[in-house]
Amino acid sequence: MKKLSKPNLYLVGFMGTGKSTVGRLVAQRMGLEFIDSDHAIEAAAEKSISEIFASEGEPVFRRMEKAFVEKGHPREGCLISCGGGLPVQPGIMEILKEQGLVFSLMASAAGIYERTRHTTDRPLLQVADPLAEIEKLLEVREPIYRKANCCILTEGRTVGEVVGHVCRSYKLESKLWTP
Ligand SMILES: Nc1ncnc2c1ncn2[C@@H]1O[C@H](COP(=O)(O)OP(=O)(O)O)[C@@H](O)[C@H]1O
Ligand SMILES: O=C(O)C1=C[C@@H](OP(=O)(O)O)[C@@H](O)[C@H](O)C1
Ligand SMILES: [Mg+2]
Repeated sequence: MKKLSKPNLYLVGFMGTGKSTVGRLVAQRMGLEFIDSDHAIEAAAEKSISEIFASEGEPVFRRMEKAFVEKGHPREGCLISCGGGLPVQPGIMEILKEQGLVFSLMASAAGIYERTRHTTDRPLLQVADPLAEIEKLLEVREPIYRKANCCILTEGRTVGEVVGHVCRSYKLESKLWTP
């Protein structure tokens, strides 16, 4: 089988673990094209994520994410920062792992709450008790995030440290990875 020199790298993990921030910097450093699934969906729909949730509902957004995975991005040379719920739909994690390397960024519920509490652009966290919502969702999602090729703890580490860790792991894992 043909070996890809730069397999896609999918960053997954809960909201606020740093996928978008870290992903952009890793892509620059590794010479990968940076794609954020949320930004790609917003551009295609010409609406923000919040508007899509409000006007069309979450199931429509999930279908947009599935379409993005199946035919909305190139098959090599990209770093894709995935929305937190993207790999949670049945079968999607398996597709991502067939298409490239999948790394999970991890953080505790309390850490996630601290990083997201001042923002309003994540509709799932616009609830009376966001910390309880984070804990509830994390319990369901964490086993899925753990199926990644590599899980990286982000808490107590600066963005720069996480970027360095992701780059080192990508260099190592991409040597071993075959499609
Ligand atoms: N390792 C880190 N330490 C402290 N803050 C971080 C870290 N990684 C990300 N952040 C901050 O957390 C917030 C959410 O990051 P973001 O990249 O949007 O996460 P995601 O895309 O996973 O939802 C941003 O304000 C970002 O600067
Ligand atoms: O976890 C989720 O279900 C979501 C995560 C968000 O992306 P980030 O993980 O980049 O915040 C965005 O896709 C949407 O608000 C839903
Ligand atoms: Mg993001």
